[in-house]
Amino acid sequence: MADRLRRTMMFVPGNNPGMVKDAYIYKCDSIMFDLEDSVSLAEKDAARALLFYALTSVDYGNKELVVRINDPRTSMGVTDLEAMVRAGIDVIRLPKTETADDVRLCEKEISRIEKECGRSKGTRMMAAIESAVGVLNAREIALSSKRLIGIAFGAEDYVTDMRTSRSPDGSELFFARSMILHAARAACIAALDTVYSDVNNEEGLIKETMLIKQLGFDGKSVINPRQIEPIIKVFTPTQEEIRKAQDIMEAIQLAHEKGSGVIALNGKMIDKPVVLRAERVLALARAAKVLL
Ligand SMILES: CC(=O)SCCNC(=O)CCNC(=O)[C@H](O)C(C)(C)COP(=O)(O)OP(=O)(O)OC[C@H]1O[C@@H](n2cnc3c(N)ncnc32)[C@H](O)[C@@H]1OP(=O)(O)O
Ligand SMILES: O=C([O-])CC(=O)C(=O)O
Ligand SMILES: [Mg+2]
Repeated sequence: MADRLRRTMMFVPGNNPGMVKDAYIYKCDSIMFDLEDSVSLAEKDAARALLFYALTSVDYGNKELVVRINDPRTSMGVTDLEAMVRAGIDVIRLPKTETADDVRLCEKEISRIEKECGRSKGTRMMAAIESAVGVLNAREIALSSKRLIGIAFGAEDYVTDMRTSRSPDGSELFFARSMILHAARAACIAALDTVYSDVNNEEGLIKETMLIKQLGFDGKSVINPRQIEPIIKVFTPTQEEIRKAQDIMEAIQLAHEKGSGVIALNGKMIDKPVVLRAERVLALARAAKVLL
């Protein structure tokens, strides 16, 4: 079980004062303020200043606060880091990560800024993988820093790099998603899926979310408040799943009392991996507050 739920991470354009100010009212697990691709070059400085002000004055409650910075290898990206680390951001999201060195370079800057401003709370990081090179280096990226809470997939840039486009069934994304998931699991960090850009297509969003949940992702980036509830619903264990998990825990308890590690329940074998999965369902249900 992760240290917190990250089912929905909502992108909020950093140059939109209304959206930045009101973002706390939505039920996303994390708010991801953006300084990168949703902000035009002309508005980068104003957006950074707006976010610094918001982060140091608005009460966003217990939501995890993330900022997607510009490329940290550029002076603009370093200026973003200077402002966001000093403002006390929880997580820095690196865009278009291609190598482990990209993460290490960003981490070095974060450590320097934390030292300079006397910030004791460790700024955490998340690396977005959005290209063929990034996908092929996913394992090294995921293992590159203790500050990483997760790696995320950026499919819009990825399909552009791959000279294709996104299809309804997402078959063109299967290799990248699998690589990112395996890398995240090998590093014991979260795996976050990409945005679903067709904001008015709830059916398509639910279908894609069911697919990525079944693959093993922990959650998904969103671009619109209307996408939050359907995703949370897919990621929240149903009462039937909870009941099944509880039955499994009772059955294995009975088996242990009889000195065995395996037992049958309704014709199905219950052993260690089944029990671990049931424990995860119950932990998710408790974290989602659908089980006390
Ligand atoms: C490939 C990438 O890099 S994706 C990441 C970068 N992109 C983004 O960050 C885009 C974020 N999303 C948006 O800007 C918008 O949701 C759009 C453009 C996709 C759709 O815009 P609209 O159709 O106007 O949205 P909609 O009508 O559903 O808005 C309803 C309300 O939600 C608010 N809202 C919409 N999107 C967001 C958001 N991402 N964050 C916070 N509030 C939002 C609107 O301000 C509006 O509030 P109001 O009722 O108080 O006026
Ligand atoms: O990270 C995301 O999901 C959004 C993004 O930048 C991309 O898809 O290129
Ligand atoms: Mg992108």
